Amino acid sequence: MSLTLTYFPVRGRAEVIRVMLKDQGAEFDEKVITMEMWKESTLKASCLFGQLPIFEDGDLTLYQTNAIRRHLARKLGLYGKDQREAALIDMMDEAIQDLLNKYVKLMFEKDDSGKEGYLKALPTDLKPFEKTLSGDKGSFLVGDKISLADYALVILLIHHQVLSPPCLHAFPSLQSYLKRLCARPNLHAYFHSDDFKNRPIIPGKRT
Ligand SMILES: N[C@@H](CCC(=O)N[C@@H](CS)C(=O)NCC(=O)O)C(=O)O
Repeated sequence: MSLTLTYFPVRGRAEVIRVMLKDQGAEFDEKVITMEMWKESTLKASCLFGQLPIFEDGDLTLYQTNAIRRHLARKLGLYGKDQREAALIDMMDEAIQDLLNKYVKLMFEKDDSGKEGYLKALPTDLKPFEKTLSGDKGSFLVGDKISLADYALVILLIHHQVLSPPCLHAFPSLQSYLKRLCARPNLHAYFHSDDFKNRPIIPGKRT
């Protein structure tokens, strides 16, 4: 089955899709669209909601990052072992999306004036994840297998460590979780690749 991801040459919203596919060892093609291409071509007009990413799975064309993520999770078995786990994965994922939305808003601010307030509030935002992963509850957010939500949290934590390297110091469970997941062979290889390292988080911004 041929898989194709079309997106800008940044991590952005599509990074979590790349991470899922890489970790699962799924072959996929990437079509990279520069801003110039986006502005000059008819691609925007052809996109259902006028935005990227586009994900093609054979003859299925999907827009909307979270719809793409859920499609891949169902297809690749990353949505828990039963309905109960799927519900818990959705719950964790919604909380991750809340933090992601705050983070994206900060990234698109014109100056750094919001960063201090953001970092002050961050421990409160991270605490529920630390609590979920603490004790002997296992290696993943839900159940005993990696899920949709874990990929979203891993990439969000990596981006937060770029924003503020010490931000996880008070969160031992999150730290060991991140270390463990980043050591998965396919993720380790991907996170050390030039492909990942050279891709800015958003246009013109690495921090
Ligand atoms: N809800 C959509 C939002 C997509 C979105 O905001 N895409 C941005 C890039 S991250 C885009 O295509 N920007 C160019 C434009 O709107 O012209 C999703 O999650 O896929």
